[in-house]
Amino acid sequence: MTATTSSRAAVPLPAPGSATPMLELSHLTKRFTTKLDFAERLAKRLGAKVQEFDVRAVDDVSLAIAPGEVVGLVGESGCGKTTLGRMVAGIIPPSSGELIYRGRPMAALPHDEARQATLKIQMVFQDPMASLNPRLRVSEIIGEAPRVHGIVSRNEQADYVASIMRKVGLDPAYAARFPHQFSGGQRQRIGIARALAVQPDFLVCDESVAALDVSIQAQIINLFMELRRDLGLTYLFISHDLGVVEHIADRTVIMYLGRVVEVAPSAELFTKPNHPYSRALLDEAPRVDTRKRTFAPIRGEIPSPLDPPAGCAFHPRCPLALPRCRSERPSLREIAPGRLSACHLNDMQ
Ligand SMILES: Nc1ncnc2c1ncn2[C@@H]1O[C@H](COP(=O)(O)OP(=O)(O)OP(=O)(O)O)[C@@H](O)[C@H]1O
Repeated sequence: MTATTSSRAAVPLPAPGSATPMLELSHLTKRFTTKLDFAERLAKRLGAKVQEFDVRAVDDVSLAIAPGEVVGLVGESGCGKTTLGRMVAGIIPPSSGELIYRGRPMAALPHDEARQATLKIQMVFQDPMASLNPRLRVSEIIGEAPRVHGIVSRNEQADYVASIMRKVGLDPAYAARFPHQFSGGQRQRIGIARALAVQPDFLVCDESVAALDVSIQAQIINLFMELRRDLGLTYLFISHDLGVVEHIADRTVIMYLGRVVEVAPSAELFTKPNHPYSRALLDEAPRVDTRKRTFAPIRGEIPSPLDPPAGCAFHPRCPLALPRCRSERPSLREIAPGRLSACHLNDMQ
C-alpha cells in the first residue's frame, strides 16, 4: 500500500511484503452530542430548549497496521486517543468510517464471523481496579469469556486459566482470590490475562501502564513485548509517556484535536519530528525524574473541540503559522517514504 497526497489516504504500512494489514482504520469519525452543564441549567431555569453541541472527538482517521506492529498513539489530553482506541476495540461504534480486519470490513461480516473478529481485538485499560469486577474471583474474571465464547469447556476452564495466569507471570495458586488481594502491577497482569483468554491477535492498550510505579511499568512493558514475541500480537499503544512510546513503538501517530497530524517510524519521529505540534510535544519539559520524558507545556490552550479553529487546528498555538494556516486545513500527506505530516510548511520546502 502506498500513501497518496490525499487527506483521505490510509497511512502506509512500514513493512514491505506485509500484503494484508492486520487492521485498517478507514476514515473513522466519532461525533458525540453533548450539552454544556451551565447552559443546560440555565435553559432549564428559563424553561427553554436545552441546546446540544456536536463534539467531533475523532475526525477522519485512517491508518493501516501491519501484523506484529506496535503503533504508539500520542497527543494531549482530549485529542481523541481513548475514543479512537474504543472504536478500534469495538466498544463504541464509529459515527462514520469503518474498520477492516485482515482485509475484510467488520461491518459486512456475517454475525458469527463479526463476533470472532471482535474477540480478536481486545483492550487493556489504564485502571485495572476499575476495569475488574471486584466481586469476581480471578478464575472467573479470566475464565468466563473463553467459556461463554466456546473457547474452553467448563471442565477445561481451570487448567486454561492456570495456563494464562502463568503466561502473564501470575501464580495459578492465587486463582481463587479477588482483585483487591493483589498489588497494582498484579492487577494489571490480571487485566492482560483477561484480554489474552479470548485469544486475541490485537491489543489496544489505553494508558495501560500510566497508573503504575516506574519499576512496575517496566515489568508490564516487558510482558507486552514478550507476548508480542511469543504470540505474535499487534498493538495500538496509547500513552502520555513519550519515553514509553519511543521505547516500544515501531511507528508513532501524533493526534491533535481529533485528527492525525503526523505518522512516522518512531526512531525518525523522536529524532526529527516534522509537524510543529510534534516538535512542541517533544521539546522536553523540565522534570524532576530525568528518566521520564513527558509533554512540554505548549503555548496557549488546546482549543475546544466544540468550536475547533478554522484551517489548521494547531495554528493559534503554532509559532510558524502562515496566513493560509488560518483558513486552509492541511491534508495529511507523504513527506518522505513512510512519513506523513499535515502541515503547509512542507509545501515550502
Ligand atoms: N461520551 C462522550 N460524550 C461527549 N463527549 C465526549 C465523550 N467521550 C469523549 N468526549 C469528548 O471527546 C474528546 C476526546 O476525548 P478522549 O477521551 O477520546 O480524549 P483523550 O485524548 O483520550 O484524552 P485523555 O488523554 O484525557 O484520556 C474530548 O473533548 C471529550 O470531552
